Amino acid sequence: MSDDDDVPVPVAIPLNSRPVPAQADDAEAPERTTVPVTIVTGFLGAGKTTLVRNILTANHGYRIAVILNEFGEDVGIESSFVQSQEGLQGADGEWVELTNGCMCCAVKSDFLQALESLLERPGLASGGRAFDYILIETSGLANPGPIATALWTDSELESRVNLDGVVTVVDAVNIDRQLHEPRPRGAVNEAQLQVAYADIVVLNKLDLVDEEALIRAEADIRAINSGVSIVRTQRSTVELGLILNRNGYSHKGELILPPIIEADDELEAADSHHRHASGHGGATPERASTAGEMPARRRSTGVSCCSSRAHSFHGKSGGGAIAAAAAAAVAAVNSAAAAAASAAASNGSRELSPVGSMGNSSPIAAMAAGAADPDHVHDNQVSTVSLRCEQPVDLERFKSWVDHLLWDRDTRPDEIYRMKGLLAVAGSDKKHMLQAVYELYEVVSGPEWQSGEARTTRIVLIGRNLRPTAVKASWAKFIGEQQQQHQQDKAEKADA
Ligand SMILES: Nc1nc2c(ncn2[C@@H]2O[C@H](COP(=O)(O)OP(=O)(O)OP(=O)(O)O)[C@@H](O)[C@H]2O)c(=O)[nH]1
Repeated sequence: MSDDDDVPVPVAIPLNSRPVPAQADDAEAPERTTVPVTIVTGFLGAGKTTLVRNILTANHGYRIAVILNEFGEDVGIESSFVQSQEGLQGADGEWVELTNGCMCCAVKSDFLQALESLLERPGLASGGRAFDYILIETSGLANPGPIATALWTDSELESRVNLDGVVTVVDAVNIDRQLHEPRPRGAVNEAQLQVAYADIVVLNKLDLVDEEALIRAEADIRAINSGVSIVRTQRSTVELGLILNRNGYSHKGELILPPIIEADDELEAADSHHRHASGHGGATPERASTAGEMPARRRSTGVSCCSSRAHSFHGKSGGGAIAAAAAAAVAAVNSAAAAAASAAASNGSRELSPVGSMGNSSPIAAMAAGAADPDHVHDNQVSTVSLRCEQPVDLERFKSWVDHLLWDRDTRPDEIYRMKGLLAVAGSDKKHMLQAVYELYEVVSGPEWQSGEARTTRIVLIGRNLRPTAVKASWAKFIGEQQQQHQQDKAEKADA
């Protein structure tokens, strides 16, 4: 790396080898033919580097590559800091420079190539590779979404790496201010994005706040990402089993299920804490909320980094039922939506037009209509909506609902960052899991339902400008149409 280089550059630092102990949950973990990648994100000063340092110095035995993404002159300081930790001396620090300092901007090109080149190196880690594990520490101002998407979906990389999870370190002292800081209109609050994408939140700096502040911080976090696991820490000291090898995005990612199952219950509790705590300043919800419908957040905006819809739509190999031919579908749907929107505009109409082929009867039309009916959600607020259904869902219809939810957005103000779900699918004894990052999603089958277990479908959506009433109306319409179809089928069967 050139010292004169004033372009901020993310760097990769290979580190020395350590003994590899067995992982406690090896029996449950999927067979590792790929190198897991954990994204460590969090706002400026939250404790990300402290966490990475803890991981590197722990006796886990992995050979870990750390990819840092810092801005400006900090890059040299940060990387030498990590490199010079006790026990890490002598690392054959070869630096991988990326031409663009912001990882979320460079993510589609240089970053993936750099990762590839790291993984091509031979070494002493499992599979003859140089590394067993990769940590990506984002900058404090990064949106982890594009990085997560790229890692999850890049089909070339898929044979070599797998996105294990997104760990967001939160500064318990400053989170209130960071989440609610007003930003220019149109910009996104990156602290909210970082919480939105988290699979686990490390709520750090316990020593500097009291219990009441922690409860308030947890309520704020859950207001954005209701199903997320939260672990309280001091100096980012956390049991590594909680943050590494989560398999959060693998086809066997059962670890995502408990948070989804618990989410509904926690929503109500979090909300009541939140309301209770709202007298303390920044965390005031703008309207009352009900269970499964988190309070609206204040308008917040900020550095909107690569949050456009420009994504590559690669399918996942190995049995994942990722929505096929998504690019074409999106293009088709978008052009239909654009045509509808432009027709509405040229008519001088403020009505939202139905999009896609489902016309007025589509759940998404209900959602678009709902969007016109103000839900009192201010622009750029990130929040969670959770949905459930006690009857099994028809898989194809469900996918169609998700297609429209994620892709028919041109006439809607919402942006869905993340969806997770546990599905009870009609005609199947297996649990199915939904994972979505931006417009990409997959539904995969998992273990069988236990006897006596309630086969309830639960979906969690995390996004910006979500209109809970509209989303719920869309869901209710989907369920209603499904039931109608079911009854029709039954009647036809009886006739036959
Ligand atoms: N009191 C206290 N200080 C902490 C704790 N965790 C981290 N710190 C300190 O907070 C400061 C920031 O920690 P870092 O780990 O560098 O935070 P970061 O998220 O990497 O920061 P950026 O790289 O600026 O985004 C450092 O001085 C840490 O020593 C904690 O639990 N309690």
